[in-house]
Amino acid sequence: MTANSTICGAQGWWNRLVGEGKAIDTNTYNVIAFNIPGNGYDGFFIENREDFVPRDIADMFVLGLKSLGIDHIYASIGGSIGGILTWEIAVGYPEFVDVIIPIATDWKATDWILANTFVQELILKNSSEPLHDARVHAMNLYRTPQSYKEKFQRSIHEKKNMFNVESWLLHHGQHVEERFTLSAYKMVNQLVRTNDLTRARGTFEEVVKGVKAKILLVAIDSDMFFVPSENIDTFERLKSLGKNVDYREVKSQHGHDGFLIEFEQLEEILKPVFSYENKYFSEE
Ligand SMILES: N[C@@H](CCO)C(=O)O
Repeated sequence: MTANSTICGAQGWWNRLVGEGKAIDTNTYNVIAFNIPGNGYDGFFIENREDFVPRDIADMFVLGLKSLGIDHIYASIGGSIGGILTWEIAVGYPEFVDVIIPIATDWKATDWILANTFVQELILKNSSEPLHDARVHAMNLYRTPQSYKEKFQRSIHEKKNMFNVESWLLHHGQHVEERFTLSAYKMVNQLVRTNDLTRARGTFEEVVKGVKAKILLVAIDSDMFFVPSENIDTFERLKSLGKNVDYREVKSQHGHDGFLIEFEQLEEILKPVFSYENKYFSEE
């Protein structure tokens, strides 16, 4: 949600996965990542955010690639909101991509996602510290009761006279204010809330019929935001349509944020897909 296109380097989100000799080896592949327009990292903001849905962002990404002279990509990979965009690219541009790897994500906003992005909207609208407080609530969706228990053990921050879990949440609230803006946060909440691959297209089965890309679904077993059961359902529906699809589950106690933490398992899942000689999916 609040990530950006910085994949590698000092502030990189996926240093363990992308780079020379890594699972996505930059000696073999050119890796391109765009900021989501409106996320503010490049100083660009979108104020009429209600006019945008994830499909618009996917269109912009493809347009961006085409303007760089790229007419085809091997893989589209992304976690969370990034994964939403991989779905839109596969459906909107069937000839453009060979493999999509949506991680810890979904092709639609479930009622659970709608309920929580609604709470986010309320906080953003009503709080006197909207960005801070929305982030504090969102962190509870990105982690799990088990991860909190292991990390904090009901311990107390003596100086602040509060539970350490509370202090940690406040830290995340403050931290997001240093690197993200309210406008950008509202934009990404809008995109997650309006995620619907089937919008103005038909049923899921009709919509994915034309997908040519191979699909590797990756879920985090403890993800309480984009729950694995939805991805298992998607896997079964795609399988029954005869689609080239696979499903992998990362084991983690960290929940949704597992896609930014469980790099060893992600490496194992991704290595065969990006191994040059030994493609993960058998050629049809
Ligand atoms: N915690 C991460 C993941 C949300 O999908 C973020 O804020 O970007």
